[in-house]
Amino acid sequence: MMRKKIIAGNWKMNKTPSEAVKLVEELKPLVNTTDVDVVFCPPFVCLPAVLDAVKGTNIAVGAQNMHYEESGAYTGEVAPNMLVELGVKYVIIGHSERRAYFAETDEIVNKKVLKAIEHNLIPIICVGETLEQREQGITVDLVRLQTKIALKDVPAEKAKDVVIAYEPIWAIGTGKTATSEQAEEVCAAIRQVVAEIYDASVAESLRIQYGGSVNAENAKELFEMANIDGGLVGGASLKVDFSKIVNYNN
Ligand SMILES: O=C[C@H](O)COP(=O)(O)O
Repeated sequence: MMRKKIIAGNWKMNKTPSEAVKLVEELKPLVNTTDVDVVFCPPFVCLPAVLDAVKGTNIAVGAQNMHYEESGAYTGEVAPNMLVELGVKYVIIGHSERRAYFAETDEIVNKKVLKAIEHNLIPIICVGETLEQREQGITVDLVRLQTKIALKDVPAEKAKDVVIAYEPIWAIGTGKTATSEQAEEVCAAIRQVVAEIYDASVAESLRIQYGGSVNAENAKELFEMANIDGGLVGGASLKVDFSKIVNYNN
């Protein structure tokens, strides 16, 4: 089965709304393709401007986070229906920076995943190990656990559309990419655990991205691996070079 690649730019806490529009206008003609799914994930305040700027293209927009409650006294948070009303299609959940700096646990990740799915938002669930954990030899055990908890109570027909991003923390923003073999090994292990939770058909449909210092030079080798269905790109998604990552195959 051929899964369509999905290449998402996680802009993190970068770009004001006007800067965001400028970047979209530069990238738009270069990444407006149907060969792969392209997603821009700007900061919350840039979402309306970015959604407006990508209108009429094949580019989708994602948020970088959301709360798991519908509404209420959660100062500073954003609810799922707020994203839906804007036209957001994807939401990154459980990024390692959220886990590290904002105390997101696997249980919180699971609540957010369930809530995103309830609102027909496609979650991009981030999993991955620290350098210490890799050196301890527990990478596969850890990502299996993170994946299992994140997908708890997600029905099979919904799990098919979920995206999982494997991001080794030691490779994020460090310029130190996992080798394609290292990335493939873990992505294959994630697909295996999805097959164990559900069945082979869910495992074959669900897309698994690699993230961590993806750039125009290493994208092709990574994305050609059997179990890597695209990338979640940080730093390199803020530059016009992102188009080279999207067009890695041309
Ligand atoms: O979500 C994206 C990742 O954290 C990767 O970031 P990076 O490409 O800057 O290493």
